[in-house]
Amino acid sequence: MKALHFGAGNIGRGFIGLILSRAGYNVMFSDVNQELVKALQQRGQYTVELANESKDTETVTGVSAIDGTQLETVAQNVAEADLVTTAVGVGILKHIAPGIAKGLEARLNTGLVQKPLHIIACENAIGASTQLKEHVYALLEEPVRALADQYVYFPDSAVDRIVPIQHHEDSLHVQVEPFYEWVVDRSQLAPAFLPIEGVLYVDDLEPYIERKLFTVNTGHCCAAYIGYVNGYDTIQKAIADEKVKSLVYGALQETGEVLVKRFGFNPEDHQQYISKILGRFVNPHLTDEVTRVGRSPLRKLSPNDRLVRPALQAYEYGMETTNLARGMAAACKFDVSDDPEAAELQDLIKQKGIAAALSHYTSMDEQHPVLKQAVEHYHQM
Ligand SMILES: NC(=O)c1ccc[n+]([C@@H]2O[C@H](COP(=O)([O-])OP(=O)(O)OC[C@H]3O[C@@H](n4cnc5c(N)ncnc54)[C@H](O)[C@@H]3O)[C@@H](O)[C@H]2O)c1
Ligand SMILES: O=P(O)(O)OC[C@@H](O)[C@@H](O)[C@H](O)[C@H](O)CO
Repeated sequence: MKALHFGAGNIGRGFIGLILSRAGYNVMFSDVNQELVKALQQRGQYTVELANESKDTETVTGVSAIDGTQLETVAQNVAEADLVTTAVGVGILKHIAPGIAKGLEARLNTGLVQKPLHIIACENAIGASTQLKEHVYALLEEPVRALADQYVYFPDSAVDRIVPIQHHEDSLHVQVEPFYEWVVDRSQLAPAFLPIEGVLYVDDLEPYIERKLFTVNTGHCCAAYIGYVNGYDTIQKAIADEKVKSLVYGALQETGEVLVKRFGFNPEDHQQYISKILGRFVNPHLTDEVTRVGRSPLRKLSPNDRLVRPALQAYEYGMETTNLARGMAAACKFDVSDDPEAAELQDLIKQKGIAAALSHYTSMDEQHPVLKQAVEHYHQM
């Protein structure tokens, strides 16, 4: 069985590639980073090390790579694949859509490969596979789209494993936290789908993706932004500061109340979930930079993402939002010049002021009480 995986980065190698390989797939990575592609082609394997006391290490074999800039090659690999997965960043999905669309055309028009194909986007976003489907479908002619409706499936998924930026002599080696969870929406699969070992299939993904995004990722970005404002360069150092930790904890109480109300989670179980997540953030064997965790602040401030969506839900329910608003304010202080989204945010704040900039990126009205709360925190920071 052959899996084509877009993105040979941290999650691609450290999580998805590893799980697929263990499940019996030969993994072909597609990436635009030529050094990574060359190294994978030459060596055909790489190592994954767990961030634990004993540094347990596993070698992932039977892998290779293609140059993701070569549309024809990408399309040919899509046409031949038994499974397609991605971990490129949700904003990159539109850039890989042309290769997937061309590959589907080849696959479906020839009539040779009319067996079902699953395309699973493993990105931190609600409905990422569905978003990818929209990008791909926009490029398909109607007859191919009709065939894709029959033979191609885009199940949404939630992926959880902390994989920091890697700094090793071996460019393919990747260190990951021991914990992982890959959840896929069963209701969006082909009837005869062969389950991938290591994946949890659920009938309703919404509680899983929202609990993950609005606990792990909300807590993480609050730690990154508030940590950055307080001069820390890693999540581990930021959370070691009790003041930062209690603000992160506060934000997770706010999202927690919303999640418990929306999905009927047991409140005590949810508190345990929060404690477990905070424990993962402080794993002493990991060094996770705040610039990675806070990366792309415009995405993180967007209406459906980890700060604004739970804050607006909390507001609608009449619940507390002050710590989430503080997270938004701290995101606006994230002045990291080599992050293009941070640079754009800083430019707009300079040009139009904090309230207009926040309103622009969050889609909240300047008079919205949550936005006003965030502006107040911003001025106090
Ligand atoms: N790192 C984590 O802890 C983690 C955990 C869960 C989910 N995620 C999600 O996984 C995704 C990837 O994150 P990451 O940390 O692995 O990032 P990363 O930057 O390490 O990896 C992304 C890879 O995609 C490649 N890429 C960019 N454009 C491409 C294209 N057009 N075609 C093919 N490859 C392309 C990049 O060269 C890079 O190797 C993101 O959506 C992220 O939110 C990350
Ligand atoms: O990948 P992002 O930019 O959406 O978020 C940064 C981190 O919070 C994220 O990568 C986590 O490490 C990961 O989601 C843990 O499962």
